[in-house]
Amino acid sequence: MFEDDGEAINRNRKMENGSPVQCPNTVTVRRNPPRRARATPAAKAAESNPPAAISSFPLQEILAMEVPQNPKDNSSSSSSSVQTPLSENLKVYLRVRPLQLKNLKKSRNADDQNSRSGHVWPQNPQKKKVTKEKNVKKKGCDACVTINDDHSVTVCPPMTLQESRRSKSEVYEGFSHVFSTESSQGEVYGKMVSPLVEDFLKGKSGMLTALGPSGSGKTHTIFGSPRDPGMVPLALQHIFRTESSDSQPLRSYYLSIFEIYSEKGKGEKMYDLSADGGELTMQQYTIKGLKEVFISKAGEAESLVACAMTKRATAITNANSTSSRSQCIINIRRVANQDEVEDTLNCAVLTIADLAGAEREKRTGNQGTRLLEANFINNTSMVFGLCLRSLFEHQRNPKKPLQKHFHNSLLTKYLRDYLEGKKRMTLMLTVKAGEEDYLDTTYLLRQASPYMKIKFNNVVEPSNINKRQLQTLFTFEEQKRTKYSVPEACSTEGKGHQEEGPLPHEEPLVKTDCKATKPSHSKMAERNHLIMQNFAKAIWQVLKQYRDKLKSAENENQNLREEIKNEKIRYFELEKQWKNSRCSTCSNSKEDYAEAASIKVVTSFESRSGLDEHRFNGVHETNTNSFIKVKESDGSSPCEDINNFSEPGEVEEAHINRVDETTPRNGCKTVKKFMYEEADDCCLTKNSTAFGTLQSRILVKYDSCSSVELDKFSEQDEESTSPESPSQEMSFIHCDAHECETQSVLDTPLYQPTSEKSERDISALNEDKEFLAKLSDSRHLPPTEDFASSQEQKHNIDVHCSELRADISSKLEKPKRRLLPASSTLLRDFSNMHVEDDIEVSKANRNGKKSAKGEKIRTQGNISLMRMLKGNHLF
Ligand SMILES: Nc1ncnc2c1ncn2[C@@H]1O[C@H](COP(=O)(O)OP(=O)(O)OP(=O)(O)O)[C@@H](O)[C@H]1O
Repeated sequence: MFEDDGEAINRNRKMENGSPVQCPNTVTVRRNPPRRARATPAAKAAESNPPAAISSFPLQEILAMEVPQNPKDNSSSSSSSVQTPLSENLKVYLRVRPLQLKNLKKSRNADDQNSRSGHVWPQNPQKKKVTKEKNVKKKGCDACVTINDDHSVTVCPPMTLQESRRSKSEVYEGFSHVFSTESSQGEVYGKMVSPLVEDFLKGKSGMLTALGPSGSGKTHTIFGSPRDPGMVPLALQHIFRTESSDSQPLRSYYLSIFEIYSEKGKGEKMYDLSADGGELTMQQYTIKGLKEVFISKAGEAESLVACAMTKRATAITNANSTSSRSQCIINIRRVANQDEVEDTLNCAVLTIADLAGAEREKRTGNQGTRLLEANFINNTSMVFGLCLRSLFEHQRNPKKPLQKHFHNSLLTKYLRDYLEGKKRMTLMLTVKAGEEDYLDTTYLLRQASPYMKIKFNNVVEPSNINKRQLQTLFTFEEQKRTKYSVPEACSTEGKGHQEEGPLPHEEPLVKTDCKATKPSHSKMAERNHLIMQNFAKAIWQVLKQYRDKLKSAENENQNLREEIKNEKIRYFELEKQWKNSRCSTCSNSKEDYAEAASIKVVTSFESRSGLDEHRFNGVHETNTNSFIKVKESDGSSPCEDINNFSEPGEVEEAHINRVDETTPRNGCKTVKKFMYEEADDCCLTKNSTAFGTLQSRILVKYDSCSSVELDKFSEQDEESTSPESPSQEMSFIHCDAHECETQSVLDTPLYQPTSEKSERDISALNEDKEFLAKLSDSRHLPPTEDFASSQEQKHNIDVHCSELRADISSKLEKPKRRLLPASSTLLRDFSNMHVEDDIEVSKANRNGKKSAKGEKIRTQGNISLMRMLKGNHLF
């Protein structure tokens, strides 16, 4: 009994799952073994060259980007100031501290001795000469630093090091200016700080940093003393002197001062050194809670600084009786008033940093707390130097990334913009000229000499507002209100300040100053507009980068596609070669095909009784991915079975390649069944029309997997078949759906017999011939209703059978290596049935010629058969 469609589907599913079900009456036909899918070229490329990950959207960079200066401001500033170069080198000044008094006394004593000895007479002239040379050497070694000119110095090692030849004199040049020991504070200010202040007054930010070993005069230079004021007091005087010269004070100045200190090495802390200042915190490079004090007079500011210096951490060391233990930073911020329209965006900051000097343990004799402080000081100095060194190397070789050393200390975090070259900075190196300071001096000069080559390109001007400045600007108006209400101090940054009072726009401004009340939503809007404009530019740049990346990715994708295409072409060529090679070798050995996992063509004619059962499985070449099974149960007349094709075209649809062997079973009627392939994955069963004792079944089956099993005969079939009749089960057929190559059932031999099995194939073919002979004789059987209805087809098929027999005999004599599909053979045979002739005959009938009745019937059958073939797309 035939299995129903559900069973067939289940079977197909099982086969797809890799568990083919064996059917007793079928032979499993295995196609090519499943091959592991090769990695596509794209996958290979992806493995070999993983695409560069697209970096995330640099939001932080955009937020931190610098807003270009307003052209208005540029024009205004340029009109009022000297044009500054686009790029300028880091200015490095050197100040040599005078020798200490005891050293001076020593040298003076030596001179006195020499002079006194000069009065001794008589003297040995040779001895006098030697003494002179020694004195010269000694004199030279008292001051290890010799100033060559305004821009260079020579560092001479002390005698002990000279004699041991461990070091030589070194010349350091390229300084912006070298201040000798006699240089006064005013001179230093005039050459070093005054330009900075001038720029500051024009709205340009800048920073002055003092570097040098402990006791070298940094604090002295920066702050000075009441008698000898340093750079800060002089700068304040300069600023307010300039402001006072103007008819209308247009700007406001704020001063903030804080220190970074590590108490007992526990960690860096920031303290506000203003009057009521406390500990500060840093968030995202911004100091929170730092108070700015509005300053309107130089004296007021100087007193604030003096007060702050009293709060600064200092200690007595062997190197300095007033050694600074913290990094002190002073900010003087200049803010344009609202009436100064052109300078609206100007918000310059002058920063002066007095760093604690590096200390040598041997020199300072530090112990305990002092030693811990020294470690912090030295570490900060080292990080500061590393930042500048990294900036220098990055500028010299852009391929070298700019190392982010500034993360390693609070000081460098705060001065990040300066240490990354975004803001201008001026370095002041202070050294001591004593021979005992030779190591400290040479270390500093060696370290700082390359810094002179650091360039500041596109220096950020104060009008350029970045994220940090925006925070300050946001609180600017509030500071102004505070200024009028609390003139002494105001908080400038961050949350602390915002918590103290409402936002500027939340309440009316203080009434005391009309200018302060003007501010200015329009100006803020203008500022915001500029910021947004630059933000858009930054986004545009980022999008351009992404577009470039996308383009490159598309190109890569295109290349991979081409590779895939080439691979496919190569694959098809190889497949074609493989097919050809298989065709050529199929005649050699049947086992070869089995090993090649090709499709087996199995035909078995089985007797129902099993007494005369003979089963033969044949394997022949195939290039297809599917196969057709044909079950054939033949009754008394095989030819009737052929006529049982109830639907025209079924025979042609079954691309019968070969029936290897037929063996009728004893006592069973033969029922012919054809299982053939359709072009889809479904499993179809077509029952042909039964007539008489014969019954035909056509099972249309497509196997997408590697095996197909023969179907069982249904019980109904068994009942319909005669027990005496042999049952033939003929399986199976294979077709090539792609190449439309069909192989005739009787296209033989497929290969030269080289073994007993092959000979058995030949014998099977002979039996096929006999079977066809029976088919041809079947027309003599008494017709049934079905048979009568297909009378015309039977007649045609009879003719076809006879022609097939002749074809078989001819092909047996001339074995063909090329396999022809069954459908093509059938078509050829049908075309040989003179369809055109029939048409001509019908035409002739129109001309009055009579034709036989049988001829007329045959003509109609041929035409209908041709239509059937066309309808099944075999043409
Ligand atoms: N150019 C100078 N002329 C006269 N005295 C000076 C000069 N430079 C420094 N001194 C004196 O030297 C001493 C040490 O100077 P200063 O405290 O400025 O050193 P420093 O570099 O700040 O040391 P530290 O790093 O330990 O703080 C002070 O008493 C100061 O008066």
